[in-house]
Amino acid sequence: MEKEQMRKRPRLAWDVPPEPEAQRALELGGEGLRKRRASPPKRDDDRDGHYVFNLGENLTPRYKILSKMGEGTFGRVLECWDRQTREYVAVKVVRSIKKYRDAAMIEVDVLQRLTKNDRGNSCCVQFRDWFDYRNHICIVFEKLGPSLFDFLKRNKYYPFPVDLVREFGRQLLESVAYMHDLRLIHTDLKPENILLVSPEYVKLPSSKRVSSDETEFRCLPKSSAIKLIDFGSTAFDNQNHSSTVCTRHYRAPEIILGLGWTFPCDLWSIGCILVELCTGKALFQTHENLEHLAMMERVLGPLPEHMVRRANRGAEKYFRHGSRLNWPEGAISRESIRAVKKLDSLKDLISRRVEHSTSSLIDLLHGLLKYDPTERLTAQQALDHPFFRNPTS
Ligand SMILES: Nc1ncnc2c1ncn2[C@@H]1O[C@H](COP(=O)(O)OP(=O)(O)OP(=O)(O)O)[C@@H](O)[C@H]1O
Repeated sequence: MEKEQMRKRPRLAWDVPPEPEAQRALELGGEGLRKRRASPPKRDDDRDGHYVFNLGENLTPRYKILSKMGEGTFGRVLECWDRQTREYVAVKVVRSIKKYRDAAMIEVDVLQRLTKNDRGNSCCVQFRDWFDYRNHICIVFEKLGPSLFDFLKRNKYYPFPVDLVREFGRQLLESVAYMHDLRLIHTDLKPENILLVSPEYVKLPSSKRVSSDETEFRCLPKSSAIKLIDFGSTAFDNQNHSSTVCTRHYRAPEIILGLGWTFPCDLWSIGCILVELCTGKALFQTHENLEHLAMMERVLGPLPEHMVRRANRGAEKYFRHGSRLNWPEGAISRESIRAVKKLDSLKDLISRRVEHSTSSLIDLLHGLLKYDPTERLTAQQALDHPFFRNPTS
């Protein structure tokens, strides 16, 4: 219903001549204004359907393109100057391909639902506007800083201190609790989709020394404020769900086993993300289902029999004699066996990396990484966990 209403919104005609008032200004000698507000010449999209632009050009008379901030499957995100509100914004310019345009309209629906219910504290990126320009859906957001993944990468994958992970975890859970209350499932939670609000950071000498006269530095964000982005894969609880969702490393076992999925799949992803922020490395660094399940068993113990028994036809082949994982027999290479063997139990993984609050963090992670989605912590239960409630525990 909401989606219908969205689509009925009239298409805005950005390439038409200026309005009468602006036209009059032009006639009175506003050549500079005309040039400043003019649309660039029409060009073909590139072969992937991306909008072709030059920096400094206009995207509608309102937005001036300043830089490219990111790129994803759906399109490119451009930093723009909003002449109307006089602020910097991030505009996602979606590829002009039907499936991406359709997905973008679902993202707009989700963003409208999130905005309508937001009391200003949801930790989801603020949505400003959307429009259709030269066959590209454009979605305007507040401008944010780098993603947690970008930050980790630039910091040579140096882990975040546990107190910062706690602040990130709390905000992430709050935004997901808010989405779940609205019956929305994000389905693509990962460090790339969590952005720091501010790009500012401080540089501190790290405990590691490169050589006696050379000190290594690590960076820490000045502020712990984060926001969640990318609602392009968000699912409505009451709609049909596609069988596979989530980026591989953050995908829950019920998805791999073909058991169907709902809200708890987001909590599994959060468990994986928190481990990654504490260790600097993706917990399940894999591209293949059997290896992924073997890694899970190495870190978290055996999969429960009742889940394995219900595995769908596609996943049955990963098991022998009913419930035992076909591992290492089914491994595709020695490297794969080695990669699994290298992993530690969750307890050891965290104890080796985290300086304090270790036991409450491990307990929280065990709750988020419960195999059985019906036993997994909900976002609200996780927020009530001692790791957040009682930071000194
Ligand atoms: N509000 C914002 N402020 C600053 N940068 C942003 C903002 N939104 C997105 N970005 C940047 O653009 C990148 C792509 O954005 P987004 O994830 O929304 O696109 P996508 O095409 O849906 O990606 P995916 O392929 O993950 O689905 C992000 O990783 C981030 O670097």
